[in-house]
Amino acid sequence: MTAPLDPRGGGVDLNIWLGRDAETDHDDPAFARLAGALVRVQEVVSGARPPPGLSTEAATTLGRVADQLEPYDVDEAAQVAGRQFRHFSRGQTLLPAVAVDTYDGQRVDGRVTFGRFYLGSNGAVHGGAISLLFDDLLGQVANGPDAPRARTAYLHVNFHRITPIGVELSCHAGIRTVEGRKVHIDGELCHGEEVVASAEGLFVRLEAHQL
Ligand SMILES: CCCCCCCCCCCC(=O)SCCNC(=O)CCNC(=O)[C@H](O)C(C)(C)COP(=O)(O)OP(=O)(O)OC[C@H]1O[C@@H](n2cnc3c(N)ncnc32)[C@H](O)[C@@H]1OP(=O)(O)O
Repeated sequence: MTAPLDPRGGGVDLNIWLGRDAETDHDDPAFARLAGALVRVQEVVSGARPPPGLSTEAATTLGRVADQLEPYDVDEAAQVAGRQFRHFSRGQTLLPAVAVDTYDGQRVDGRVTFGRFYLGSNGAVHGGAISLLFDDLLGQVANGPDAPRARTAYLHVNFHRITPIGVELSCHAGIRTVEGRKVHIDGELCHGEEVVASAEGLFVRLEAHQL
């Protein structure tokens, strides 16, 4: 395991716990910086109400950036987004960053803060963003070290309470059972002592022809 990379201090990204940061084929620190800048733009735009002139100017600037990047389109094998394993959320700008505190191969405990980008309404995190968090967190536990690759067959999410944005929450996932190719994993998202959402997922291990 390498040094903690959590910008808030403490904890590391689960990919680092899983040793994926040793996969350097697609390492691209400059791209990871670009992804981080985009995450910041997403966050700031979501919470901003700029004057129309500034919105127009910013839209033109962003359009220019997209025009610059578009010629560098590559296929999935060469793509670097989602493969920056030394960086939080691996350069996948949709994912909320999870700082992992403990992981033992069966269970993970970490922390996540959903910013304005993830607001549904009324101060609550969008339910789809919570499902995304669970799919990725439980999915990473299913795809642990030395385990065969697995895909989500189903993900059942319960929303028990409003999940607040801008607050550090704890998140947890653990393997309940493994039956042949089927891995059942449970997850919880907590605000303090209160469970605000929970999930139960079935991950099916892939056969050779499905990889
Ligand atoms: C880059 C590094 C980062 C890696 C880190 C990655 C972390 C992110 C992880 C995100 C994961 C995703 O979002 S994956 C993307 C979303 N998921 C998908 O696209 C999956 C689409 N579905 C499929 O591909 C398929 O349905 C599979 C692979 C899930 C299963 O198909 P299959 O392989 O043909 O298996 P099949 O025989 O049907 O089922 C095997 C057993 O599972 C049961 N089973 C299958 N589906 C279900 C179901 N929905 N509900 C109940 N049970 C089910 C069957 O009854 C059977 O039980 P029995 O008869 O044996 O008892």
